[in-house]
Amino acid sequence: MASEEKHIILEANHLATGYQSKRKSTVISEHINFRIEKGTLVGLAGANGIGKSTLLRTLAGMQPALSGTMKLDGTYIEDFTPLQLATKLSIVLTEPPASKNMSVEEFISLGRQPYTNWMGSLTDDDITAITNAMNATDTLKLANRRCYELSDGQLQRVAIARALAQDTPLIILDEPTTHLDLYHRAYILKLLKKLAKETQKTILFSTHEIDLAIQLSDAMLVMTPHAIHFDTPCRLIKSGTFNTLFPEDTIGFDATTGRFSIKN
Ligand SMILES: Nc1ncnc2c1ncn2[C@@H]1O[C@H](COP(=O)(O)OP(=O)(O)OP(=O)(O)O)[C@@H](O)[C@H]1O
Repeated sequence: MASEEKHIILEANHLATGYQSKRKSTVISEHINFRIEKGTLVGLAGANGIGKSTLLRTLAGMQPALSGTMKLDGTYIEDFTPLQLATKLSIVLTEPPASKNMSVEEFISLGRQPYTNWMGSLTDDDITAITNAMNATDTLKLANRRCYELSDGQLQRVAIARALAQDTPLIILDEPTTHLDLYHRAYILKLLKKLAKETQKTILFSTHEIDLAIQLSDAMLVMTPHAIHFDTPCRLIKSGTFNTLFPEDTIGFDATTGRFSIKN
């Protein structure tokens, strides 16, 4: 692997995402190209229905790409067994955990599944990973609570802890700030930024908090009706990309403040 390649955790080349049935295939997004570096926080933005979740599910190997290639840590994603993939990539979806009856600690421990034996017994390494994940997300004090007792903000921290316990170089989160108030949206995104920096994990998250993502992300993937752009927030602002996100008669982007505003 060339030395430049070693810094890349996730790469897409001429990727097309969408849905295939027996009779037809529907392309949602195409011409997707990017190279995401290790240890970075990457925000994925775009209007409702543009294809953010479809892209994240494709990158996570949960649905097949229609064409093109994806490499995770230098290996084509389809070449991983499911177990190998679970040691490289963890995903936090918007749905609440299936078993909300579990205690917080039990739920976070599920992150260790790729490493535990068939009996699911935890080793000292597993317990250390779980404790570290709970410390990093300030969820230790919730350890014995049932998941159904948690607020949306607490549940989101617990879901992030489960992904951290999985100890993968890439964590993907689909809209981690949904249902949260402004303080908790900023709190979660700042937490993701801190985790990317301190753990050298790459964190890719989709969001409608574009203002916050611009402030915190090292790079952004921006899906517009015409193209998908990947660059630093600064360069995306300069190139006018954020002005093409929404119909321009309704919402405008002010490059000097880095914020959107409603047009009269
Ligand atoms: N299982 C499916 N089969 C066929 N089409 C689907 C399926 N799931 C989603 N779509 C379509 O794919 C398109 C993109 O949806 P997707 O959920 O990826 O968008 P999104 O950008 O995440 O939207 P939002 O911001 O509203 O969550 C939409 O037109 C949607 O109707």
